Amino acid sequence: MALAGVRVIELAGLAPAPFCGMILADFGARVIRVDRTKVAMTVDTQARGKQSVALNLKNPKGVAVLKRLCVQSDVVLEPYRKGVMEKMGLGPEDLLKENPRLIYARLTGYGQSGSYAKGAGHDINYLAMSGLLSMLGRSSEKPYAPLNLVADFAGGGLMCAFGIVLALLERSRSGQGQIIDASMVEGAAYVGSFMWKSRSLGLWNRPRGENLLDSGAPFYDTYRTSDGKYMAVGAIEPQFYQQLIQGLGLYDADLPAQMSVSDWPELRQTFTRVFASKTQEQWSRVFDGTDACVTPVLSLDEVLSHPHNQARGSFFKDSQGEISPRPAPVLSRSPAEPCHSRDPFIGEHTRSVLKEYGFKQAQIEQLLSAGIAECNEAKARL
Ligand SMILES: C[C@H](CCC[C@H](C)C(=O)SCCNC(=O)CCNC(=O)[C@H](O)C(C)(C)COP(=O)(O)OP(=O)(O)OC[C@H]1O[C@@H](n2cnc3c(N)ncnc32)[C@H](O)[C@@H]1OP(=O)(O)O)[C@H]1CC[C@H]2[C@@H]3[C@H](O)C[C@@H]4C[C@H](O)CC[C@]4(C)[C@H]3C[C@H](O)[C@]12C
Repeated sequence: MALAGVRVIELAGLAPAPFCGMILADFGARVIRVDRTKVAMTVDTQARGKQSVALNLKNPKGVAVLKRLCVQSDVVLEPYRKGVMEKMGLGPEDLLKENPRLIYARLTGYGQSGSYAKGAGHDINYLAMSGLLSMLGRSSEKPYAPLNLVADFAGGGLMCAFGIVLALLERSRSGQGQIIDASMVEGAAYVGSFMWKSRSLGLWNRPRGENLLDSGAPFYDTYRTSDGKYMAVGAIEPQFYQQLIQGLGLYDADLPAQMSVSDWPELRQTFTRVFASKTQEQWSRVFDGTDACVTPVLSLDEVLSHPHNQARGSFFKDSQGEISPRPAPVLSRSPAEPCHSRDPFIGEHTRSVLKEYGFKQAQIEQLLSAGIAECNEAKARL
């Protein structure tokens, strides 16, 4: 796999850093998540392929263990508020001094500088600060965050993984590590570069929800079918729009022009009425194999059995029967091989990892009996 041999220490976080670690693990990195001790259950649902070491970082000896893990690794990924790592003596200066090849990835909401740097926040706040949230939502309605996809995952976890891969690539030339300041505000904004750079085309001149691609246009929207499901329509170009009209059994001559914005409400009413006359399956049969750009809106459970996804193996079931997307993109020679077994229990690998990182058996037992480290191998065997 592409990242085979790369060792990552991931400090347990909420959602973006776990996703970043999972991407790295899927593509072959060895990812060791450092969890808190005395925690019954992990909230990391993005733990595929990771190992877990439980350490009490409120104890200086726990911090020393973590330091030893970091200086023998390629990447450390930290998801804390600005200043937390420095307070523990694990700031980039300290760690890079001991391991100049270390890639020190800091995944935060607002970045390491600026007046918001130390503030708490979540996806919706970062999305708001990126400017993008102001553009999301239906006409005459308030801004609407599309789950926590844009800032946490696209602008956060994924961008941070991209930064880590870039830094690894650069290190192969320079031999040096570096610090990655991954701000979710900036990551989200960067993912949304198109919104700024396409303003010159007039794409966003109208209020929120009344433009071509923000559900303003009737040919770029979703429609309810007679069985209560939905179809997605993205027939922008005239030649594809023609196929949409044809599939719906409508006649161009009876309809206003596609790009007549003032007629969009009337056109939407027509499409709504027609789509409500057949089931999702019936509409899929009409549009499959055409270029009308019309697809069923599938649920998370339905994706696995759709023939197209099935043919590509786009989703898979792990050993627990849980459906997940296959890691993307697909590399021809060294594709990702996602782990199919269950996620680690907190501290499941404490003993084995510490041993591997050069701790003597007696040292490990001391750390465990003092509660500085915790091992849950037994739970894993049950
Ligand atoms: C699924 C839910 C997650 C939703 C994601 C949400 C929408 C997001 O947007 S995530 C993005 C959040 N932002 C960031 O990550 C930006 C960077 N980080 C931060 O800004 C901050 O970390 C923070 C604001 C996120 C949190 O601040 P906080 O003050 O708590 O922490 P920090 O200042 O960073 O300091 C960390 C301190 O911790 C100490 N530490 C760290 N490691 C250790 C260790 N190993 N040992 C000891 N101490 C350690 C460190 O030293 C710092 O200490 P100091 O403060 O003293 O310096 C899920 C969100 C909530 C979940 C639910 C909830 O947990 C309740 C249930 C729990 C149950 O188990 C499962 C069900 C739950 C309902 C659970 C369900 C889901 O998982 C959630 C809903």
